[in-house]
Amino acid sequence: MSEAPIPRTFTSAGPVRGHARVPGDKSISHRALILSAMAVGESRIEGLLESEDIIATVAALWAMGSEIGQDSNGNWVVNGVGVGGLLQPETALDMGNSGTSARLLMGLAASNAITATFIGDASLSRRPMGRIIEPLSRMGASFSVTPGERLPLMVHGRVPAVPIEYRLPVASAQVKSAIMLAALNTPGVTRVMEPERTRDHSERMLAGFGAEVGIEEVDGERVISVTGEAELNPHNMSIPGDPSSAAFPVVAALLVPGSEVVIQHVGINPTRTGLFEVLKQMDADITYENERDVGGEPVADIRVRHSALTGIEVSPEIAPRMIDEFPILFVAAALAKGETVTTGLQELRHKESDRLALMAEGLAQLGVRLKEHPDGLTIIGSDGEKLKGEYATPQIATALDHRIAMSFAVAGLVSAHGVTIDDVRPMATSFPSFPPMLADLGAIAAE
Ligand SMILES: O=C(O)C1=C[C@@H](OP(=O)(O)O)[C@@H](O)[C@H](O)C1
Ligand SMILES: C=C(OP(=O)(O)O)C(=O)O
Repeated sequence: MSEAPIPRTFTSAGPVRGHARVPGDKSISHRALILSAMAVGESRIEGLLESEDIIATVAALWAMGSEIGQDSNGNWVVNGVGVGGLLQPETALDMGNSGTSARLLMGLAASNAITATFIGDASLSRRPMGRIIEPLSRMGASFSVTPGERLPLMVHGRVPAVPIEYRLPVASAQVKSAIMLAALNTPGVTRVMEPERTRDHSERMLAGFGAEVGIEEVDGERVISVTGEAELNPHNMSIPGDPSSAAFPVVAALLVPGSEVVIQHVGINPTRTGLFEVLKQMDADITYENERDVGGEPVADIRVRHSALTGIEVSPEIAPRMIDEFPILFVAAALAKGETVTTGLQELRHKESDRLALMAEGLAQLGVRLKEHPDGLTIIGSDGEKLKGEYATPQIATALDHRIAMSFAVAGLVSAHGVTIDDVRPMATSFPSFPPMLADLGAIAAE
């Protein structure tokens, strides 16, 4: 990231129209790199997300012995070290802003004969790591930690690690995946019980690499078992577009009158499509076209037309399937007719920022009537009226959070005088091409 914040004002230039692609899925990109690093031999990845979070994973895997580069077509090529083959990194692993890199790579390191130091930016250094330290300690890894169980921290891997049975106390795909990755080099069978279903990309991809992964439904919860010591076969992959990134042009098209867009080649894994389901309940015109399978993940082109939305009560059960999409849902709710109520969202306070607090603060600046609760927001929509706060062009604090920045960029398209984001740099975390894509669709003027 460049040194100084880069503010920018987002104002509507017209309806959102045309066809677009969003970059590769962030969750799948991390996993494709990590599992390729655990295979001996060459894996090729097409459509990898090229963003700051993914580069943090690339750099850490490189520091632990994998060779990673790009071929002449821009595909990424990984020569892995094999399960258990991580090399001792010589310097601290800088995870930047990326919780997924930090937590998944701690899992990987936990069952290797290395000691790895993890550092991150100011946002990541505030996020809780106890949820990872606890199960990985049970597997035999040990940790040197700063008070409060935050980064920086040091993982001392254990070989052989001990298989565990672990029921997730928070619905977290990162915790689940960290344990599954530690299990790869752990003799015996490790089991993770998941009371609430979270994204299942690790399960799907591990099976594709030839690992022994079992998935059972027992008393209403999923039980995932991984048999170590696994041997992974190198593998070529194609990564679908990220539904969490598609969420922004989708909501932009719903809110700006006269819009119609098709976002092509988007992952529609049911563990990720909660936002689209909730928007449909709010009367959004969203359809999936050309549904197909890409490397074990369902994919579609998503057609969206401008729609008059209606507020609803969002079921808390759906939260894990749209956990990163609440900021942009709140923007949609701000334009809906009537009240939208969300609950069960305590986890949003532990993301790149406290997403409940920042969205409440920013939307209130735009004149949106809302209440902030410990576990959610209640928003009274404007029924399609443009947003208008006390100040002509409000300045929104984005606090190193890409999803806050992109949500308020979309809010700018439906605000009477536009919205100024204090810093657009965080968009590079997951979606570096977001402003040019909005310009290509006619939503904003080109810079
Ligand atoms: O496993 C993953 O790739 C992710 C899981 C989620 O985090 P939690 O596991 O903390 O819910 C999500 O918020 C994050 O963007 C990506
Ligand atoms: C929470 C997110 O990512 P991470 O946890 O990887 O930082 C996100 O992308 O919204």
